Amino acid sequence: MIADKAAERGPVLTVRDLSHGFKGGAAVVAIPHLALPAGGLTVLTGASGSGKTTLLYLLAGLMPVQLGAIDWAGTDLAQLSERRRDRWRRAHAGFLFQDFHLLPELSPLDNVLLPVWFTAFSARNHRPRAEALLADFGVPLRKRTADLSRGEQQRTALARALLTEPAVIFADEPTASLDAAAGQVVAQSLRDLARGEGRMVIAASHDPALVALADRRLHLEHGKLAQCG
Ligand SMILES: Nc1ncnc2c1ncn2[C@@H]1O[C@H](COP(=O)(O)OP(=O)(O)OP(=O)(O)O)[C@@H](O)[C@H]1O
Repeated sequence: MIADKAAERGPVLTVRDLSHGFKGGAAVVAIPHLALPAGGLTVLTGASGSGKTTLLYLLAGLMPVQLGAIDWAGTDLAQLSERRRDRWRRAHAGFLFQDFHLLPELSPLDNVLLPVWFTAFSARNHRPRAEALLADFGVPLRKRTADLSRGEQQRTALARALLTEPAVIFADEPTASLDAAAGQVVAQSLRDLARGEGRMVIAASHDPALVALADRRLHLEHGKLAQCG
């Protein structure tokens, strides 16, 4: 696994009086207090509809905070405009989704480089790291992404998430569309990132294999934290 120092600056998360509902309805997430140290694999568990994805998206700055504070090392996402939240995400966060969010006609290498095509640094500057990450995850660089196995596709997405060396990886059901063996590889990779590289990984998951590897488990019931451990 590629070691680097960026993750050592990982933010510390403090949530206060967080409440979130949809369309004026009752709160689907209500968390008076939560504090997480930098680093480690945290898995959000809970029944379907318990609020895992909503909480994950709020923590990641993908949704605006309606009430309360989500403080990442002194930056409260609730106080940021949408533009500044976007900037915070680009600087600190990487993402992994259940259905990969890759462009099937592109090569894995181009998928990994896609997020930086339009930034100040050209894709050329990121290319060596993109190639190293894909090699590290055992993904061929230049096949059509559509022709990769699902496990290889998720590992491509993981390489993309890591390209800009984010301190935090947010993963929404990252193993749910993989078979057990491929899921285990992705789960182990996430744990390695959190332990070996000191990144913080926060994943919403039903997968017992991923839950078993967690450093911390946060169990949600009807949007409330029922258990932390
Ligand atoms: N955009 C939305 N509009 C209205 N209600 C929503 C929206 N997104 C989520 N909800 C509701 O909020 C609640 C929590 O949903 P959420 O997706 O966070 O749960 P979850 O624990 O991730 O579920 P699953 O395991 O099925 O993905 C559910 O009752 C859901 O129907």
